[in-house]
Amino acid sequence: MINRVGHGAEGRGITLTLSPMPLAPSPKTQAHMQLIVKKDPTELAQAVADWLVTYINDVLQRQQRFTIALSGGSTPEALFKLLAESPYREVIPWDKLHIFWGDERYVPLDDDRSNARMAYQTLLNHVPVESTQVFVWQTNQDPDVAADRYANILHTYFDGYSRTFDLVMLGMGDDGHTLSLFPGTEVVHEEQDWTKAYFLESQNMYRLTLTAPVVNKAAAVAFLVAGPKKAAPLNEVLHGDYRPDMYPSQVIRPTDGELYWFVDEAAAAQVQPS
Ligand SMILES: O=C(O)[C@H](O)[C@@H](O)[C@H](O)[C@H](O)COP(=O)(O)O
Repeated sequence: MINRVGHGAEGRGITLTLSPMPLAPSPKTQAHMQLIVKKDPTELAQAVADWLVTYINDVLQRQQRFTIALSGGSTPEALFKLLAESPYREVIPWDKLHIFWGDERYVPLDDDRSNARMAYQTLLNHVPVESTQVFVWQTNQDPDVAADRYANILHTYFDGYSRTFDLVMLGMGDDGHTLSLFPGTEVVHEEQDWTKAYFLESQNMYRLTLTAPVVNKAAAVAFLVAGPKKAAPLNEVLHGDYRPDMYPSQVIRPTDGELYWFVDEAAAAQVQPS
């Protein structure tokens, strides 16, 4: 549960205390896994925004930069719009953020299906983030070249460190996929490369994606999942047998980072107590 203390009368900004709901992790789940359930998508976005402000500013007490990989899909839109508005806009040190994406559809940047386009429209066009610190997957060159170049950027950021991103934000499809790790695809089991490009038959398009190795080295991973269609796969991912070919989100198991599942009540409706 996140207690939102609210912001001071002089508009100091939001002060928060995060009192995570203790969830006794079953053998299959992470020792550091926390499930936070909020009533609906609006309260969910608010809770994640509050948590993000605290987490970002906490990390920046200890280091000069904050690296974040944004998720694609539609769920994050409400959150991105919230972060672009007051008071969040004012309390996030945008100049210290280095922004990546967890995956991308291989479409032009101005295509409605582009994850980067959605993030720019709802957030990045409205906040003072340094453009030199925003790394869009290049979808105007050979997909494999684009994936290799993205991996090179990641290695310049993270080689020599024990961890990669400070935060990876993820969504989950109603088939249990995350990033562009779809059921039955080889990329789900990638153990070496940090990025992959491949042709996704079911969507008749190339996908560019981070892989489990780079995500599982993150300091924190936060899933944001909402809606009744996610209820059955969410319970399978959290408490079902380990079957990543069917439920690729199960490969996201941070080595020693924190794993958060921010979900609304509709998505949590079938989650069995562990
Ligand atoms: O490019 C993508 O589609 C995303 O990276 C994908 O992994 C997304 O997070 C899930 O499909 C959930 O999407 P929704 O939020 O739209 O349900």
